[in-house]
Amino acid sequence: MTISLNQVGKRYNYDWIFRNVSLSFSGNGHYAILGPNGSGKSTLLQVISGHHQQSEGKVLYQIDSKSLDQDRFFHHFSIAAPYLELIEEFSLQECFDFHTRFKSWLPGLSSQEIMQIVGLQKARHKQIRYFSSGMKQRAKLALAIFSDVPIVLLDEPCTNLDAAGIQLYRELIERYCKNRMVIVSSNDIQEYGFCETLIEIAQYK
Ligand SMILES: Nc1ncnc2c1ncn2[C@@H]1O[C@H](COP(=O)(O)OP(=O)(O)OP(=O)(O)O)[C@@H](O)[C@H]1O
Repeated sequence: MTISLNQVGKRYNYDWIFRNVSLSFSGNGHYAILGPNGSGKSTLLQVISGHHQQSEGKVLYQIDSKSLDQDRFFHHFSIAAPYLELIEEFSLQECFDFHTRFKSWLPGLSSQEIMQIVGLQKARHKQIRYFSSGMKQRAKLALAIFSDVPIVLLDEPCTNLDAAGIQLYRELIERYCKNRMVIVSSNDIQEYGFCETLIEIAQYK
């Protein structure tokens, strides 16, 4: 699968956040979008995912050289981001059950095994609203990383994680994301150290 950005720009009111972004993301590449706070990393990730519409330029999605409509792209990616909230009224089990109505888990894995891997098995019947911020982040990462999709988008993936959580994140990336495209928006090396392509958003001002 390939995502191509052609002269893409995004403006809020009169402020251009970035302009003239021409980039291609393909195959099993691991990409990091880097820059300081407020530089536009999350905005670019949201333009790539289709959550936000670009103000100029084109975003094209292709599978085997065939174009894919933007409104079909959501079948092909999963995302974990601070602005995408979990449904607080659900228990973790209900959250996973709901998620799997839209996306299946990676082959050979069950909800119970995934809860175990991310250390949330004891919280299975607890409502998400009573989760700590680190527990919520583990749940978000589980939903993104264990979904059976070719593209994983991660915005500040280690937010609220303790040292053990960060280690878990690294292990999950190493074990489950090697053969998939990953795009990480981050300013923390612990989050993007595995990426071979680094994109500085500041060069698109
Ligand atoms: N809906 C919006 N309306 C107006 N301005 C916005 C909106 N969303 C984001 N911005 C502005 O766009 C700029 C880029 O924000 P963005 O969240 O993409 O930055 P970031 O690099 O991800 O920052 P951080 O590292 O703090 O997460 C900021 O100046 C922000 O205020």
